[in-house]
Amino acid sequence: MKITILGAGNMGGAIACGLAVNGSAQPQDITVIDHKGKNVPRLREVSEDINVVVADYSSLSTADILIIAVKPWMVEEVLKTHKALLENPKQLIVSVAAVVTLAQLQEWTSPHQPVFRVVPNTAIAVRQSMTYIASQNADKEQREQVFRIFSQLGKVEFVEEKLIPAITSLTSCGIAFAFRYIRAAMEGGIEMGVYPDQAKDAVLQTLRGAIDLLEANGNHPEAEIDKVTTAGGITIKGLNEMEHAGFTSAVIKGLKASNIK
Ligand SMILES: NC(=O)C1=CN([C@@H]2O[C@H](COP(=O)(O)OP(=O)(O)OC[C@H]3O[C@@H](n4cnc5c(N)ncnc54)[C@H](OP(=O)(O)O)[C@@H]3O)[C@@H](O)[C@H]2O)C=CC1
Ligand SMILES: O=C(O)[C@@H]1CCC=N1
Repeated sequence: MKITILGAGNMGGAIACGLAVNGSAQPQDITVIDHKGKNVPRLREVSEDINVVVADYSSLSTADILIIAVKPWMVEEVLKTHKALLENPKQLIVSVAAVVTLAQLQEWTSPHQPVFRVVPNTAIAVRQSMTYIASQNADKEQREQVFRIFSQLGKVEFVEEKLIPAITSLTSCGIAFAFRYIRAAMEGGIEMGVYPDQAKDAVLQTLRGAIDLLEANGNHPEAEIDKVTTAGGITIKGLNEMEHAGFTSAVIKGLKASNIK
């Protein structure tokens, strides 16, 4: 199965590296198209075997799966520019572009082309993405093919397209929100006299523990919070202060601001 990845930036590069390092695809079956060549050294550093080409679009005609990883506003242009190479009606067109819809992908390819809208996040670089997939005109086997690729790179779920904007906010943007929490907690630690690296380790291990607890017991987060908040104790003082400053409201407002339909 031949895969061409169009765009070798954060997403395209991470998908290529993830698949190559993991060994789930033969490196010679993956072609990454970088249009100016600036990403070639970075990809080569990860694996000498990744087939990176510069502005050579010939593999578009032979790929079984085309993964489009350019900026959203470029998707229409690249599909239209290379339309003559995209003649295989069974080729799976997979776009990771955040706001490009299945209807648009359909319009820019052909009416019965199997098209996929995939929502990863940057943790795909360490094969820990939360990835959602919606599809149109794809049969079960084609959906499984795309599922198999992305399940090498983290956790995958199929969703209806109408949920994609909200899911994108929670996961693709959400990873940045999580980093901002980590940074804020580190800054608090530093103000209290903890060294930055020590603060980072403390916050990361605490978050890992929180995730493992929720995954192990399936509890609602509030049930775990109840176990921490001793009546009259110190945790509730901190939590209430955070809520007075609008913590929950700020998170919800941020998620909704990123929920672009
Ligand atoms: N970053 C993220 O967290 C997420 C991104 N996405 C989506 O992934 C897509 C890619 O984003 P990201 O990887 O961050 O962006 P990047 O800018 O890192 O990567 C895009 C790449 O496409 C290249 N490119 C542009 N035009 C062409 C062309 N004609 N042929 C070949 N390559 C081309 C760019 O090259 P150059 O820079 O040299 O012009 C660049 O390397 C976007 O549509 C985004 O919405 C989805 C979920 C999360
Ligand atoms: O901020 C963005 O637009 C892209 C899409 C989701 C994450 N990054």
